Amino acid sequence: MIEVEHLTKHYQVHEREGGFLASLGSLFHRKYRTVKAVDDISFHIPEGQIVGFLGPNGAGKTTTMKVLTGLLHPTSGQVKVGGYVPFEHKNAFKRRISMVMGQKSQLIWDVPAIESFLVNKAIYEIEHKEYQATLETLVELLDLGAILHKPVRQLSLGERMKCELAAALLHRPDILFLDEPTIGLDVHMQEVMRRFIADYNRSYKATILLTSHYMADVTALCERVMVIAQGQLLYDGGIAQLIERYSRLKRIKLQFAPELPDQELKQQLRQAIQRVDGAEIVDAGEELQVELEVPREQVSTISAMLLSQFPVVDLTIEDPSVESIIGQAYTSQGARE
Ligand SMILES: Nc1ncnc2c1ncn2[C@@H]1O[C@H](COP(=O)(O)OP(=O)(O)OP(=O)(O)O)[C@@H](O)[C@H]1O
Repeated sequence: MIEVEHLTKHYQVHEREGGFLASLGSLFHRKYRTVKAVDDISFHIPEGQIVGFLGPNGAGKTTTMKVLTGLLHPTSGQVKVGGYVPFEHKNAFKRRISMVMGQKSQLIWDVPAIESFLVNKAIYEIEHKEYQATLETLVELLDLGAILHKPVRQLSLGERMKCELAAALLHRPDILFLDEPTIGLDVHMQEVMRRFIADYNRSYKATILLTSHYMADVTALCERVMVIAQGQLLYDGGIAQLIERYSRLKRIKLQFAPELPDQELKQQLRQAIQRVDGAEIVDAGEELQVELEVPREQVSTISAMLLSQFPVVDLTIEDPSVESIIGQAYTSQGARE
């Protein structure tokens, strides 16, 4: 459904120099610098798959999405989406896709969302009956009844995002590019959006490429993730395998019985942990509680030592947060699948 081969996108950026004379000179002799926003990436996404596209700020995610939707022309490489070359801007292609950017609005600010919906109805030449049916479904699923007729500028962020999503889906695209669709939303509204995206994917067999800095979106929706940093694809595969590959550490959370004073107990614990390579105390702020990070392969030895030498009343072992694991993936080199 989405096929990307050796995609590269460079931007030419005008270098400004400081000082009046230098600025004047640069009017005549412009200096340019090349930003390699996307640097030779390849991937295929089959029909109906939801893929999480992850990476730090400036990694190249939005640029890739803009090339895939035809907003930007690639510097080199081949891209096909639903069988179309995006930058040829065929009408049939535009009817198949939609892009939602959490940071940008496609709704007209001063009028109610329903007016923007009618504009989209005209742009996409949606037949009246089909428009009514889709609108009814979207109003029900996203609970839009009370907000459709209010000017967009009066809506809360969550209400506006629901309208943005509805506007983007009126023509029932089967390929979606969602760039931070839940950004800034409260936890409840993030959950509403997530459930809706999952339903839409199921109902229309929609293929979805999603960027989000909220790991809960990714773990709830995506069977596959691609990690990009500095324009290069570092990882492409399952989320469980990503955790397996990059999480070298485990977290042990301990709660102790008040058999020893807190400070004395933590002092003894520090001495015991110092003897284990790669293990460290990451949080000892709470009374009689400590969190450790230890190398995966030493978890059972260290747990056994703690249970035999300290008055442990509770011990839990967890993976570090997905956020910190992905952070490790960003900084690791040569991790290409
Ligand atoms: N129009 C542009 N002109 C010049 N450079 C650009 C332009 N758009 C993006 N860039 C640069 O290209 C790189 C990739 O940017 P891009 O917006 O694709 O990253 P991103 O992964 O979407 O980041 P974020 O998570 O912050 O949205 C960055 O270095 C950015 O500064």
